[in-house]
Amino acid sequence: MAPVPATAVAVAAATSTHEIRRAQRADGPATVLAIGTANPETYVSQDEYTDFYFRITKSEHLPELKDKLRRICNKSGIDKRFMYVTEDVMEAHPEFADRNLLSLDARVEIASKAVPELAAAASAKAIAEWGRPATDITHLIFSTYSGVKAPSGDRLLASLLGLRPTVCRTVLSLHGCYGGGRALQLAKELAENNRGARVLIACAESTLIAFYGPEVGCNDTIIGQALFGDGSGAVIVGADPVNAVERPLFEMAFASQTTIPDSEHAITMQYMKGGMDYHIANGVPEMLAGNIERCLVHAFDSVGVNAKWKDLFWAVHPGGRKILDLIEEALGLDNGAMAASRQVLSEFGNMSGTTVIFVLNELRRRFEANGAEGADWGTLMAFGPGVTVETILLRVASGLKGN
Ligand SMILES: CC(C)(COP(=O)(O)OP(=O)(O)OC[C@H]1O[C@@H](n2cnc3c(N)ncnc32)[C@H](O)[C@@H]1OP(=O)(O)O)[C@@H](O)C(=O)NCCC(=O)NCCSC(=O)CC(=O)O
Repeated sequence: MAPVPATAVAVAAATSTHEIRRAQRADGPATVLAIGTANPETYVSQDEYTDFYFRITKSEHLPELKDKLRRICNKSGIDKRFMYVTEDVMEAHPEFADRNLLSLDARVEIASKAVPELAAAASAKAIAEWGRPATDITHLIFSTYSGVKAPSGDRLLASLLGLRPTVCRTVLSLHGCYGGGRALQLAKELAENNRGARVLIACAESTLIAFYGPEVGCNDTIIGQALFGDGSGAVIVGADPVNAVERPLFEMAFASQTTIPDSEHAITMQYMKGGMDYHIANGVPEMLAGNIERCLVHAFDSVGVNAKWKDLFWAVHPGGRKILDLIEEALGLDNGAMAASRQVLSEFGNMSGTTVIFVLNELRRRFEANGAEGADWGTLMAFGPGVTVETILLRVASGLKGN
């Protein structure tokens, strides 16, 4: 080991740990500096999905379930969904149609490559927009429930992107639809506590891991088949943006997580021999609508801001059309308040934790197209198993105001 220079010893002795810590922290708030999204090449229109699904799972002998899926698809507010699962995939893996057959190994084998590759496509777009080299990324947070394996997909993702070997990697798993919110909150902590840190978060999910045929008595399969799609969203977060190089989009002023009491059975996910099993209880939209306001009050009280809900911009996870309807109603919002969430739901479906990043990107696109001069505070909210609510207070930053 190289000897420590005498001057370094002297400086260390004269500086308190508190001073060292203060110098390590960023000055400003964590800020969204770039966003990228990606989807698989193939998509199915929602109008055609019911026929497609019953054909490729060879389930035409279950006409009542087929009618039910069609009814839900018609009310879903979804136009199309991108999916890795195609007729070819099902021909190669007919066992995926029956969740009572062993198929987890094959699913994990496919997902552990396909999902990081999708994440790499979204991340590459975020890095290109950011304008700095990939090797300037200091931290990577990868959120997925689509590949239970070690080394995890973050390892492959880091090498696909050419990140530096000292990049600090963290994997979030099985957070379901709140993975994007959790990753953003963690990125905020990292960026604000490590001066100069640049955190890449990548969320990616594929329905491949939980795709199986309909089964009498299992309504969860039908509801899931009506809602979920594949996608990846990536965000670069850092504090104290470098002038003329980095473009601040949204400042993150506060972040919190709330667990709704007595709700642990409402949304569940579990790996089984035949893929990932999930359950979505009937009352989830009502449960969220009944709890959302206290999460918002707590967040805005924490920063001392007296917000009026109708003045905010909204990036809410579109878990289903009814969730958006009931939240709008509970908060007394106009029908257009969740337009970005509805647009993403329509174009991509529910892509689990990834979806909220698409919504943030859609909001950014709307501010760029229509101007953001009047906009100030907004809220990002994501929900998932727990039932967990992630709340992040956002402010439109100078990069969207043309400064
Ligand atoms: C599915 C819907 C679009 C249907 O629209 P409407 O409710 O207006 O229509 P509707 O009342 O006529 O219901 C149509 C059919 O859907 C069925 N249905 C509704 N919710 C269901 C559920 N959770 N499980 C099983 N079936 C369900 C009804 O019983 C009905 O069946 P029938 O026609 O036979 O009477 C909506 O209910 C919705 O958006 N629900 C929210 C879905 C949700 O909870 N998403 C969160 C996913 S989890 C998530 O995002 C987080 C995570 O995964 O981590």
